[in-house]
Order: sequence, then structure tokens, then C-alpha cells
Amino acid sequence: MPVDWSDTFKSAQTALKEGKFFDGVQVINSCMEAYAKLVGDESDRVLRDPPAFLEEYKAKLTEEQKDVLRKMYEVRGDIITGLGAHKRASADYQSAQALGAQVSEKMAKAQAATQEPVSSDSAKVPVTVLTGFLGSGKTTLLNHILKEFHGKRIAIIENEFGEVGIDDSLIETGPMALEENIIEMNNGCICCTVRGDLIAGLKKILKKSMKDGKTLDGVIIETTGLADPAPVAQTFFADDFVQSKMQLDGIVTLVDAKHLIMHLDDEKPEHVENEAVEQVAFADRIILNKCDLVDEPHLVEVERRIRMINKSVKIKRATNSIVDMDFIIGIQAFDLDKILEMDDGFLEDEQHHHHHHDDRVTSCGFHVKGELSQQKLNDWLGWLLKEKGGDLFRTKGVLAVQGMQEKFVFQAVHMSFKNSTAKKWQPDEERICKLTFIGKNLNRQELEDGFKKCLVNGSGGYAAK
Ligand SMILES: Nc1nc2c(ncn2[C@@H]2O[C@H](COP(=O)(O)OP(=O)(O)OP(=O)(O)O)[C@@H](O)[C@H]2O)c(=O)[nH]1
Repeated sequence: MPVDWSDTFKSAQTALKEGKFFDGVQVINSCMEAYAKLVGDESDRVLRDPPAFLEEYKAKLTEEQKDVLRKMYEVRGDIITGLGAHKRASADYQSAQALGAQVSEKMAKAQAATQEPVSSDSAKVPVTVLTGFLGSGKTTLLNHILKEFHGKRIAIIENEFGEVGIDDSLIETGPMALEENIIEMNNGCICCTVRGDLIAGLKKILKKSMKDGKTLDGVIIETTGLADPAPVAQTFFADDFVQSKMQLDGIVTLVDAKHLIMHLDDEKPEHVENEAVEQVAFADRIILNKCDLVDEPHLVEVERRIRMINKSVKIKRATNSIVDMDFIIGIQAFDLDKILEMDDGFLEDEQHHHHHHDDRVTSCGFHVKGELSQQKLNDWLGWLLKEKGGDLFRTKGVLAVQGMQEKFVFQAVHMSFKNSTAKKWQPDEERICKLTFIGKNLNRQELEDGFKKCLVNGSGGYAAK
């Protein structure tokens, strides 16, 4: 059924008046598309390419039609100004002007605003979206933030990809950690299914800080290594409560100097986004991590590849994710105009913006009671990484090893691995081994059998083929 443009136009005007800019964009866009159809245009140029649309239709429209369209472009410009995309708004005012609107003052204001640095609203809590491919060093960065005395009150939302959550055991508490300010979200990907949980988490954090009378200096949202940052960023425009209390400060992307190029070059099936490319493209800051693992010419090449995707992004080299807090928090770097230039559909609702994960990438997680033999485990994991390391993007485990008082932590990114220990097992704590794999072409049965054979009482040792 065709959309009745006059009713939707009224709704758009109401949304503008009420300051509901995100809803307003949805409504004005569908209204303008309906109107363009009515005057004979089946394309979406009225929104995507107004100069081309006007060039073809201006002479054909009646004065009345021009008048309606002029008002629509002006309202759209006002709504988009409300969202803070002044360059885009200025383009709408230009179209309105071409149809005879007196909007030179609004246009001048919008153009002046594009020259000013992104303004921050001190009443709003700045939020950093932390992205980066699997294993690039996000949890390491959070631990660094939680342990360091930087004097800032930071809340963290953590979203993990994988059937068995491991990161909660890997997050270390330190002087800056307020456990109740760390929220885990493990039941889906933040960029798709758990948008509602993300909003609920943000609200919980805000309400708590208001109740305590302690203002937060920032919130960091750690996305899964396979998240597209765009829908996460969109949350800050789509939800009224979040929009009124929080401001997207910037998107910080961690990249693994050793593996980035391989992930950028990974060919994806049709309609599937390459997350590594998206994460670099949307970044306001890039932490080029794991510089200890590669040489200078490789680093220069990685920087060149980053610049090919994101010309102006600030890049900082790091090892163990160590960077100044000023590089990631309170940076006032998020720029909606820049995002719209890259992703024209950014402000469209979720249905238009659904993120297609690569179905070949899955996770297998295991919870096994009992203790493992260190020797069997070493042999099995050593073999596995050597044979399947190309497809194993990420391996993480918190394990009970016979004779070891602490929890044994195993982490690998493709073939590079690291062992460490976490807190001691409590005397009454049940020994449970958690291991999770994320990668392509995972064979669950083979992984489970291999893992179970490492148990002290397992059915014999692991025999390398
Ligand atoms: N050699 C080296 N290893 C690092 C560096 N930074 C982090 N690591 C290790 O890389 C592994 C992955 O780091 P994490 O911080 O867990 O990565 P992540 O991005 O949180 O991983 P996911 O949550 O799986 O996406 C861990 O074993 C870290 O100890 C670094 O600069 N150099």
C-alpha cells in the first residue's frame, strides 16, 4: 500500500518538534520516497542524490508539488541538524533553496558548524565503542584501564562471542574496577540480537550512577571481535533515553599488527561484510597493537593498508594495548557526517541495517568437570594449532590443571599462543575447565573428543597423527 505522504509528513514535523530526531529521519525518508513515487520517480534519488533528482524533476513539478518538496527538504535538514550531521543537513537545505526556500541563515549555520570541532555536552556521559577483531587485545586494554590509577570513573559493558563465556574470568579487578560497573552480555552479538540488552545495560549503569550521586567519566562498550560497529553506534541515536543522557565519544579499534592484513584480505561470501574492514573504516582512533610481533617494514605496510580504508584516522602503535587514556576517552571524535559519507544508510532503522555475519565462522565451547593433564593438554593444543591454526581465529580457556593451585589460562590467536594463570582455585570450588574456539570449519566432535582425552582420567593420552 502506498504511504500517505501528507500524514507521514505531519508525523515527521511532530517528531522534529518533540526532538525525536532518529524517529523523525525514518518518517521523513519514507514520506519523501512516497512523494517521489507520486511524482513519477521510482528510484531513491530524492534522498540519495537530490541534485540529480531535482535536475530531472524540477521543471516537471507543479508549483504546488515544488512547495511540498521544498518543505520536506527543509524539515529533513532540521531533523538531521538535530542529530548533529551538519554537512548532510546543509545538503538538504541546499535542495530546499533550489526549490525556492529562504534558508540561507540555516545553511550558513550548518556550514559554520561543520568547521567547528565536535562539541561535547558536559551533561552527557561520553561513551567509547571499543572494537577490534578477535584477539586483537581488547580485554588486555580493559585490564590496563581497570588496573591503572587514572582517576576516572569508568563503567564497562562487555560482549563476548562464543558459546562459553571466558572473558569474565580474564577481566582482572584493580584499583579502578568497580565490579558492579562491569556488565557482561554473552547471549548474542551486540550488533544484532542484543541491541535491547545493550540499551538496558546502559540504562542500568546510568541509573546506578545517578542513585550513587557519582557521575561517570565514561562508559566503554567492548564489542565482540566479530561485531560491525555501525549498529552499536546507531544505538546512541535510536534510543531517546540513551540519546538524552549519553554521547558517543568515539569508536576505538584495536588491530593486531600480525594478523590484520590476513583478515582484511579474507574473501567473504556475497552480502557478508568483512568485519575487520568495517572496524577499521568506522574507527575514530586505531591502536595498532602487538607491535612486538612484527618488524618495522611490516608495521609501515599495516599502516598503509589502514590508511587505504580510513584516510584520516589517528593511529597509535602499542604493545600489550598500552596507550594513554586521553587517546581513547573524552576524545570527542565521533562525527556523524563522516559516518554518513561512508554508510549512507547509517540512520536507517535496524531492518535496513541488519548485519550479516559470516556463517562459516562459528564457536564451539566446552565445560568439562575434572582436572587436565598438563602434558596431554600441551600435546593436543600444540598439534591443533599447528594443524588448524589458519582456521582457528581464537582459542580461550580457563582450565584446571592437575597439581596447579591457580586457574590455568590458555589463549591463542591463530598459531600464536600464551599461557598464564588467573586466581587460585578456592578450596570448595568445583574444578571446571572452560574452553572455547572461534573459527572457520570447526569440527565440534573432534574438538570435544580431543579436549576430553586431556582429562587426567580421560581415555588415554592424545596421539598426534
Ligand atoms: N605478543 C603480544 N600479545 C598480546 C599483545 N596484546 C595482547 N596480547 C595477547 O593476545 C591475546 C588476545 O588478547 P585479548 O586482549 O584477550 O584480545 P581480545 O581482543 O579481547 O580478544 P577477543 O575477546 O577474543 O576478541 C592474549 O593472549 C593477550 O595476552 C601484544 O601487544 N603483544
